[in-house]
Amino acid sequence: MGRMARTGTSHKTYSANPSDYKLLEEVGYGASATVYRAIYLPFNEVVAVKCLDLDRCNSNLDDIRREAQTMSLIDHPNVIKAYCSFVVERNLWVVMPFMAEGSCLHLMKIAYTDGFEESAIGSILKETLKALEYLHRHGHIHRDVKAGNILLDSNGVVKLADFGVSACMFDKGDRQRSRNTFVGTPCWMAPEVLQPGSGYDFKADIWSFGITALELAHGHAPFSKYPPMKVLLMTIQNAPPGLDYDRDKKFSKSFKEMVAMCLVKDQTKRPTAEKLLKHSFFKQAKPPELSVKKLFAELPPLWQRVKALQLKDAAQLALKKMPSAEQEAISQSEYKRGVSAWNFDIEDLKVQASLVQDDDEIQEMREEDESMKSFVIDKDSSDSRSSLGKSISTNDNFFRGRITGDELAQAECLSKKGKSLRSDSLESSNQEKIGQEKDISSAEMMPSTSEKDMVNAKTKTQMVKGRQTQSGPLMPGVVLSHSLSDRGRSFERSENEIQPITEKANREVRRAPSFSGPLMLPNRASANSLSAPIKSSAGYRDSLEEKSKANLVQIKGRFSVTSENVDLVKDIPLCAVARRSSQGSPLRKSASVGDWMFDSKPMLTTPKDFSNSNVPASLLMPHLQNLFQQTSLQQDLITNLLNSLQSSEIVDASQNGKLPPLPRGSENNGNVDPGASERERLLLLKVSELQARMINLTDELTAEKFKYMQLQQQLNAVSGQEEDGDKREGDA
Ligand SMILES: Nc1ncnc2c1ncn2[C@@H]1O[C@H](COP(=O)(O)OP(=O)(O)OP(=O)(O)O)[C@@H](O)[C@H]1O
Repeated sequence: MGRMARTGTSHKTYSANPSDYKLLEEVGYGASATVYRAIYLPFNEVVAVKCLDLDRCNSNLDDIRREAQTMSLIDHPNVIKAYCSFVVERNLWVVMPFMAEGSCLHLMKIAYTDGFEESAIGSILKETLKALEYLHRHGHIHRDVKAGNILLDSNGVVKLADFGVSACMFDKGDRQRSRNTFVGTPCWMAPEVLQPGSGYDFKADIWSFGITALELAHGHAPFSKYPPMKVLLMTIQNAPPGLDYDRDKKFSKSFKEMVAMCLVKDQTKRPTAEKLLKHSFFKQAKPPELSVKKLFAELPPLWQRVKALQLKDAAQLALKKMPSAEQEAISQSEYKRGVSAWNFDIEDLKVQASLVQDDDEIQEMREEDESMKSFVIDKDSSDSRSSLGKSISTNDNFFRGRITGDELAQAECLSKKGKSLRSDSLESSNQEKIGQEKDISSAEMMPSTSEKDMVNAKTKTQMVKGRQTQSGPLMPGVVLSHSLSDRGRSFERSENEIQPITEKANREVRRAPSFSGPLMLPNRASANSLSAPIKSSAGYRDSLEEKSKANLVQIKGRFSVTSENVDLVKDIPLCAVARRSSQGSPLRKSASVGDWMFDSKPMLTTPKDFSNSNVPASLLMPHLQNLFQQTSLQQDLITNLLNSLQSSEIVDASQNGKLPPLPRGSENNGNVDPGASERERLLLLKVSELQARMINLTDELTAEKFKYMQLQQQLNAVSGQEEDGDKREGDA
């Protein structure tokens, strides 16, 4: 790639040795390149070095080489030529004449935000058109005509830049519809370039030239503030932009006419560059030394302007809050860069374009889209986020369709906050609450079967997770989470089911296997079958099997018989075991205290059952002793648990006479104190009520937050409309 190059006029050659170039200030940047003022040391001459990042450049090295060669062969006073080009690490350096006043775009941004006066425009456009005429005559399409690529030097000389090198970003000729993804705003693009399937030729440059004329006249290209897809549709569907006969009174009729000739949708009706040069507007154009040079007479050097622009952009961004600032940055950046790539994935564009609607439709679409987004976020997000996603929909359907991207971002933020708050306060109950929220919302809003299915699917997942949590260590938090989870399930079961919360909680408490997790009391667990997980869910049994495979002998109900107590069991005749199994072990349900009450009865009848059998009492005794021991242990455990649940609120409640006194575990001699069960039920009820209150408060808080965000969005919409109104006036 690297080579010596001769300039067209002075026959000077420039080396391909990077150390011969001293890079000075940055004077510009584009989509894939940064341009520096530099000194070519052998000649002590100021040059521009464009450092093109090859990693950001979509073409292969051969294409780049070819384009660079073409660029070096160019020899026209209005086209920037490359002195030479060479690869430095992962960059292509292109050495060019330094254009001391930079691009027209920079100049407008720094000092002529409303555009140039007509005489300057005429001169600039005429020089540019000469460049185009030259390129077209030589069979080249520039494809990137815009103010940002029209460079000025201190004498007012105008040169069209970015031919060739920027073309490395897209394929040439027939391959112009390349694989690359579209980047940038299509403000300067001709309709035929944007329209899938239709070919384009050098007349596309004439359209861009017309857009550039408007850009120089107004300080910005038409539609430049719109999102790319909107611009695309407007270019294809709307009447071509132009100079308004009323609003643009300061411009001559010939200027308006010339622009109108360029901006004809039918490319065959556009004039060639050669013909356009003969237009009266150009015939009367002044030499650039007269009209252009004065534009920058009092301005600081280019690099200071560029620096000032960068600072200004940064300050603007800092002032504006995200994500609107982000959008602005993108918009500005796209505007600066303009059409940087005419190669884009046309299918992708087609899809995107088909999603864009007219202004009126856009609001509607956005509404639908955003309401779907809330669902999508829910769908795709993690559990905690989906909690919020559902909160959005849960907290009133009237929020649907009004939630913007901003709100969603905030919503996610809220979600995270909410999550941490909840996790702080609830710990393991978090997931169960999520499950419940989902169920509530799935009951409240089910726009479609598929959505419902998805929600149901999620609910199931959630329930599975909930179960896993329930089977964790037996802690008060688990109790909380469990009752919530079950409440959620009750919503899932019947969305119209309305029951007094106490009744429901009561029922759920009965159902609740809240004490069925592995009992985390090592001194006891290791000594008896309580060490085995008591829950019978398949998933849990899997883990049980994993853990206790080594010494597992038999599973009876919820109890596994391990090798630790196998000796006690092996002596029991098989018929007895089979019989107990067929009826269900008396210990099967004993893990749940509520159920344990009921199961204690059949257990008490056990001696009678056994007495009717032919099993010798001596064989049964060890087994019965073991069972008795287990039962006693369970009772002790339950007593301990109840004690641990004796939080201040419960104490209060107890003092108010609502709760029966705690049973004294070992004093019961193995008999279950009915008061304990009653007390547990009341405790759980109390916990459920507290949880319900907390959920309501959380929902209210979320609703308030979203109301606030909605108001913010309306405020933004109003200010956006005002801005659009101004913009339309400007464009008109
Ligand atoms: N020879 C030069 N002399 C002075 N400034 C230059 C020169 N070439 C480019 N610039 C400045 O650098 C900016 C970026 O250059 P250029 O457009 O070639 O980069 P790019 O990455 O190809 O950008 P894009 O593809 O977005 O147009 C120009 O807008 C211009 O302001």
